[in-house]
Amino acid sequence: MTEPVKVALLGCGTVGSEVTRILLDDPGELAARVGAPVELAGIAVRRPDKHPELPQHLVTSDATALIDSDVDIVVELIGGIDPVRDWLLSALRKGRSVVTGNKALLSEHGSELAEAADESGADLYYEAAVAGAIPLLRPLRESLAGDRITRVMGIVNGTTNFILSAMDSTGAGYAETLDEATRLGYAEADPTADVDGYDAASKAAILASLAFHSRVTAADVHREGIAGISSSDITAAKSLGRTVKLLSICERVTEEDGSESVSARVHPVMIPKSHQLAGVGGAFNAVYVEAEAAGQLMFYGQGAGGAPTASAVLGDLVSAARNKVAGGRGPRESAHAALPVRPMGQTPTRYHVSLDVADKPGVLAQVAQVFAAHGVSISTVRQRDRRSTASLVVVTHQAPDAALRSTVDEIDKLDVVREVVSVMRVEGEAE
Ligand SMILES: NC(=O)C1=CN([C@@H]2O[C@H](COP(=O)(O)OP(=O)(O)OC[C@H]3O[C@@H](n4cnc5c(N)ncnc54)[C@H](O)[C@@H]3O)[C@@H](O)[C@H]2O)C=CC1
Ligand SMILES: N[C@@H](CC=O)C(=O)O
Ligand code: NA
Repeated sequence: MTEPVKVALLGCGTVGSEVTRILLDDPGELAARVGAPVELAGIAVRRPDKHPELPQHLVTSDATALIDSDVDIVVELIGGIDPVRDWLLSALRKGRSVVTGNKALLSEHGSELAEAADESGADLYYEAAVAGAIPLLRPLRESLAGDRITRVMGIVNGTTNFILSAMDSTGAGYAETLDEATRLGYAEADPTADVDGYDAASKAAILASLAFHSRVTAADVHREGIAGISSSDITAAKSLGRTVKLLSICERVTEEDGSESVSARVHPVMIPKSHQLAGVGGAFNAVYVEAEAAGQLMFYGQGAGGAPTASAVLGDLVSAARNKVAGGRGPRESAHAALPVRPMGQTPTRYHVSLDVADKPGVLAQVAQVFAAHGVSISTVRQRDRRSTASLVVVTHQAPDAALRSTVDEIDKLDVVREVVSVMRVEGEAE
């Protein structure tokens, strides 16, 4: 009989409880897939008394003792940096493989963890960390390893997509929809990580690192969340045949001197209703990958929630267990390209600017003059008269983000501008 592969589970909340259920549900089937029994050796939880549903002989509050015991794989589903970082480094250094969904940790300390895994020959897998159930990281790391990826763009945060979809379709309020996302197990322990874009920025850092064989950290990613999105932004988008999505955009860019760099950013974007990402609703995620030989690929599925995320964790666990049985490790990730990160100010973007202006002659010319002075070319202008004011909606062509920002700042100071109603970046052409 083949020796069992022993697994330590750290954390038994939304995702951990689903992983436990699947692991204990059909051990015979898992053993057949792995080629050896997969034995859950222990479950570390913060408060054992809060988990009467778990097999009590497996439950412990001592995570370090469990990691140090005779286990082969550590599955971490606690989240955050401390104390998890030290625990996982220690596990990897002892040759235990690690499976985790902890994007906050990976986007800050990914290189340290990968080095520890390389040194001991352990696996470090984290498919659950980006886009939940969707197989995305393994395709980037393995299937596309021979291609040259140029762009990875999409919706990678389920909570904010859930909120924006509800605001667009039912006009539901921001706070009530966030409560619902938390109840459904989509939101992070601290949901400001979702709404302020930190979670999506961590995921963008992981995607850019794998896609461009470099080390991009969350701090390298330009980040704006959805907390500032108002119903007037949503209405402005609708009047242009657009909708608002929080997008993560990672690109390989060629600088003027021919050198390459990476642009990685997360911010709300107005996209046409006809855009494929516009139809991605609820907590679903969708990511486009563009590669030179493959062309465009699209990945779509459930990006959050206990069971979908547990699917990704189990996939990694089976892979790591198979490698243990075979006596080796899976493909490592490469960061040899070490591309620098281009600052957001230099990144070309397009803006939608909606203004309330005085309804008198020469106003349009004054506004247009500010755009021209900053070298920003206008794509379309719409004007609608009200009683004593007019509404002016300007959509620009591409310009460096810093030029667009300073244009808006200066327009805001014009006497004839009563209010800057909405400013947002746009992607794609509306019909
Ligand atoms: N919920 C989701 O949809 C997804 C979550 N993730 C990631 O998976 C991880 C877990 O997420 P959730 O299950 O949603 O979080 P959760 O908050 O529901 O569960 C975390 C569990 O860890 C326990 N815990 C905290 N400190 C501990 C300690 N020192 N020792 C033992 N247990 C401890 C908590 O009591 C809690 O039960 C996080 O890294 C999260 O970012 C990734 C993808 C999707
Ligand atoms: N809070 C995250 C969970 C999955 O990563 C999200 O909403 O996407
Ligand atoms: Na995934």
